[in-house]
Amino acid sequence: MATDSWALAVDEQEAAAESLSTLHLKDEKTKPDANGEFQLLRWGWKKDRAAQSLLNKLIRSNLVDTTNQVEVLQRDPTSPLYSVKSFEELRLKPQLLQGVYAMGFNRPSKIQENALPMMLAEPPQNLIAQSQSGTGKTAAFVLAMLSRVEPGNKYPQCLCLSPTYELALQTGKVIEQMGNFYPELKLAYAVRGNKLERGQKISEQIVIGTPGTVLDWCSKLKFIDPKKIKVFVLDEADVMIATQGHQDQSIRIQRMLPRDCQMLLFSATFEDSVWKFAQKVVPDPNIIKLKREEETLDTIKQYYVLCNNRDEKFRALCNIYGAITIAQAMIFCHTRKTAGWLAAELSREGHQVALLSGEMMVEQRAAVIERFREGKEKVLVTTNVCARGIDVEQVSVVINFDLPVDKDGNPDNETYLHRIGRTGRFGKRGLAINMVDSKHSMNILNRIQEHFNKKINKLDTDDLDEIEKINN
Ligand SMILES: Nc1ncnc2c1ncn2[C@@H]1O[C@H](COP(=O)(O)OP(=O)(O)OP(=O)(O)O)[C@@H](O)[C@H]1O
Repeated sequence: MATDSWALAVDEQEAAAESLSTLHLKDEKTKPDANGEFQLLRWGWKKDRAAQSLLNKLIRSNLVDTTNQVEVLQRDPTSPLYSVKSFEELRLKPQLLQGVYAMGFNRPSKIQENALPMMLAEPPQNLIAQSQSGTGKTAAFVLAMLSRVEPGNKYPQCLCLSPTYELALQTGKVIEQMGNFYPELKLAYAVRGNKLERGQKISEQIVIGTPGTVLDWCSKLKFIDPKKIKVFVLDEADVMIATQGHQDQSIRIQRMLPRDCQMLLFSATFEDSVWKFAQKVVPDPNIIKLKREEETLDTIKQYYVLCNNRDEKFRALCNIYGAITIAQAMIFCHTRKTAGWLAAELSREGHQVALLSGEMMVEQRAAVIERFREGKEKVLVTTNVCARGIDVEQVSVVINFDLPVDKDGNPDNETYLHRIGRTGRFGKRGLAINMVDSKHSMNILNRIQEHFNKKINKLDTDDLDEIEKINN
């Protein structure tokens, strides 16, 4: 292996972490300094998928519940399929059970019901698991790592790869919380900038880090003896492969591990590229999939308003607000500039407005969304890019101040559906209003109608009676 090839391939995000000091669990002096964290959050921004994933983690306090069935594909179809309805059934070590309950978990989530017995089985089995964000994957693999680790052995036994420093830190927090009743247990962060003395061996039992640095620590710097790793976790595989170099680095690390090391891979989505990668790094896997609930437009009333320019769109919006009571609304604009302008105009009209904008750091975005979720603001103005992949389920009115288009200017049907669609479970009635201000945007609207085969009715916003009717 070329000695410096991985160093060249290390992504820019890790390089930005240069200022970080050594990080260890339960060791305050070696926690990242606020400045380092700040810089890294800004860096994380550059990676849309990683940022989205982090944002969802930061704003989510509960499990996403789903009514969809778990699909299980066993490596050995003849072996019995276990599922558990309680944590007691798993025969966890008492300290671990204590940790689980201290986190407020009463029973396993849907995916955990099947994944945990598989992950904790003897002999250890490999697993590839896919389910949407918030369904309990992280908690599941942390539980598996903590079950297998022997705190008395002072060397790394569990290795977890995360796509970015911030995501590693979030997972680290879960390990810390769940392992709270293991006083001897320590965690090391293998992230660029966490510099150790050459020739040093790590005594922490769990290592979590980004692929480039973990690879360095395992091979070039030899801080970790990969042959002693018992559990290898690859988290957020879909985000991972979106970053150049990470896929190769992960595969190289996996090749250094012993044959009987348990390999676990998790992903929120499962496109072809993720599946190909998963098969390369997880031999003989069991597979668990939990489908995301489909969104539909069936319970949504859709309208469009014809205007000539931005100011007319704003007036139409004010008329709508004047005629019907809107508890909370999300308004989407095409550019940051329009979003900023609209938020200011709405504030001037006396609305409590929150603005979610592209230049904000991840944590600022999370704070804005959380305030909106709590109802502190009634209107959330945002751009498409900014709110992609973020679920704010309670919103019943969505206004497309600009219609969603892709980078080539074609209708972005997927985004349209995600903005205004509802899953079966949140199947409350909703209202969507689209602002059309040119021939071009009328054409986009027509194509969206055709795509979904659902009529979007015209609304005359100068006719108050007509507007009132839409809310019945
Ligand atoms: N069995 C459980 N009971 C109650 N809450 C749980 C349980 N498992 C996980 N949670 C909580 O639900 C939330 C989502 O769980 P978790 O982060 O493990 O999901 P995830 O699928 O890994 O999502 P993401 O990919 O976004 O991290 C977290 O706040 C977690 O503490």
